[in-house]
Parts: sequence; C-alpha cells; structure tokens
Amino acid sequence: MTNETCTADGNAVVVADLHKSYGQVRAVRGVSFTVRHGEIFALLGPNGAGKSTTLEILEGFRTRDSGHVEVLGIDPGDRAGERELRERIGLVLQDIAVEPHLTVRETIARDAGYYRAPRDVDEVIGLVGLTEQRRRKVRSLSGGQKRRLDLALGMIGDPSLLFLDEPTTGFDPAARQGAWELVRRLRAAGTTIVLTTHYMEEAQQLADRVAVITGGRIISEGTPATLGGRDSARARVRFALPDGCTLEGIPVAAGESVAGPERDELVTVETAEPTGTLHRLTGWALAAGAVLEGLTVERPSLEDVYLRLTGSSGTDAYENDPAGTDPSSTVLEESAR
Ligand SMILES: Nc1ncnc2c1ncn2[C@@H]1O[C@H](COP(=O)(O)OP(=O)(O)OP(=O)(O)O)[C@@H](O)[C@H]1O
Repeated sequence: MTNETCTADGNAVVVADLHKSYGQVRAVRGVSFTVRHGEIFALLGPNGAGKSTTLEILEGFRTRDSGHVEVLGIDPGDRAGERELRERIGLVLQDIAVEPHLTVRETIARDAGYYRAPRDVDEVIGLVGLTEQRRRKVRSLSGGQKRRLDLALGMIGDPSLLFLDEPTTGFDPAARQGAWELVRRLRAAGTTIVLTTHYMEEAQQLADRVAVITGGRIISEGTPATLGGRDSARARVRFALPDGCTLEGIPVAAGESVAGPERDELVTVETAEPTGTLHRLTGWALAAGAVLEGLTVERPSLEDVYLRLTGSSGTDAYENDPAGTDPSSTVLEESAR
C-alpha cells in the first residue's frame, strides 16, 4: 500500500518562488503551488511554458537556481534524500529508455527489482491492459502500447506520488479512457498524482485542481470548473429562429444580448441568468406554437478558458467550440416542444 508521508502541513508537494534559467532563457520565473496529499494536480501550458522544467526539478533530475521545493517532505535537490525519493515516487516521462529486446513482462519485472515493496508484476500488466502483449518484445509494441508500458513502469514501485508527463499522448480514444480509469483508481487507492497534459478534456476528467503556466509563471489556478471565472461566465443560449419570427421579436431582458443567425443558422442570446432566459424564450416559442430547433445552453469549456488565459486564441474560441464537446454544455434539443 502507499506510504502516506507528506510535508508537515499535509501537502505532498510544496513549491515556493521557484526559479530556473538555461543561460539567457528564464524557463521558470517565480512558480509557487502546493499539491495536497491524495489529489490529482494538473500543470497546463503551451509548449515551452516551463512545465517539464518544473517537473524535472521536483523529480530531482534538474537543479534549481532558487526557491523552496519539498516532495513528500524531501528536498529533491538534496542528494541525501535521493534514494528515498526514488523509492517513493513514480515517473511516466515523455521519453523513457527501455531495452527493446526485452519482453513487456521482463521489462516490468526488472524494474520491480529496483524497489523494496513493488506491486505484483502481472497485476500491473493487467491494470495497464498489456496482458495479451506480455510476452512480446518491447520493440514490437505500437506507440500507444509503449505508453502503457511507461505507465506500468511508473506504478510498479507502488509510489505515494506519481508524476505523469503527457501520459496519454498517442493513445486511441478507448486506451485513453482506460488510462483515465486507471489514474482514478490510483487516486482512490491514495496515490497523489501530478500530471501535465495538452488535452483539456484530460484535465477536465481527471484533475482536482489545475494551474496554468505560461512564460515560466503561473497565471491562473483553480478547479477545472472554476478556472479563470469559468463558472460565472455568461452562458450562450442558441437556437434556430422559428419560421415567421424575427430577431427583433425575440424577448430579451436587461443585460442580455442577441446575435445571429450565424453560419449554422442559429441565433445566440448571451445571458448571466440562463434559467430566466430559457423560461422566457420557451414561453415565447410555445405561445407562438413554435419549436426552438437545436436549442442548447453552453458555458465556456475548459479549453475556451485556457485559450483565453494563454492568449492562444486568434479568434473567439467560444464561437468555434463544437456543440457537445464541452461536458458543461447542456443540450436541450426540442425541449420547447
Ligand atoms: N536543457 C535545456 N537547455 C536550454 N533551454 C531549455 C532546456 N530545456 C528547456 N529549455 C527551454 O526552457 C523553456 C521551458 O521549457 P520546458 O521544456 O520546461 O517547457 P514545457 O512547458 O515543458 O514545454 P512542452 O509542452 O513543449 O513540453 C523553453 O524555452 C525551452 O526551450
């Protein structure tokens, strides 16, 4: 079972005012965050933001210029704690060197030998879904299967804290769902998880808290539901204008705005109070004997908020979010019938 030692204040990870430069490149510029014991914490950010540098410092692979770092109560920059840190953390990095001529089972069994109390090799093979491939040479695995092997190697030591650097890159959708389920099970068993990902849906699905890092600084932090004021953002009610109705005829209250119809022939009512807005709109449609075809209520997805925060969106990303990709989008098709 996992070893639950953490820092004195109950955090598995503490980072305070961390700095790291590579020559003239200031990769990490005053990053601070904490990861509570037993939670899944996601670091999000564009390429070159400083995520890997931060993780590598936490993992003890890179020295820092300044700042305070504690991982399970150990300073990863202190060589005296290196052995204990290796024993208690698990790593799924972007590039893990494995011997191509070994089989899947041999590879995992060999790594199990490095730990005092490893998990059962065949159980781990089963958990990552490689039972059928366990006798195959590593060199013959597909990209997604290799990534599953990486996951197996990350968890074989039964770590208290698992670092996952873009864990599902290259996975097909079913394998990704399987990996998410596995990560949730690890958390349920008490493992703390720090992950980086470029998939906002992955952060939405897994993370208890996320931090967005760009230019070496954390620019926003919160739960996936509240990041960047996402929970209080204005909602968009969208529907097709019923035959015979005009834009001007749509009943709007103070503070609401109407726009459209757009390319998809839907009009948009922006509102801070979608409950009242829906009530008014559906009442209006029913009174006219009409149906609001394609009726949806959408709030900005995590990806919309992320793109706004990181300034990566050239256009209004919210406009481009396909209906149904956002778990917070509520589809109410033909509810006015
Ligand atoms: N070994 C290195 N030597 C010099 N510069 C480096 C080194 N590693 C990273 N950098 C630079 O530091 C900055 C942060 O890089 P880092 O790899 O931490 O970003 P990242 O957020 O992990 O990016 P990605 O999402 O692409 O993996 C970048 O400008 C990068 O070019």
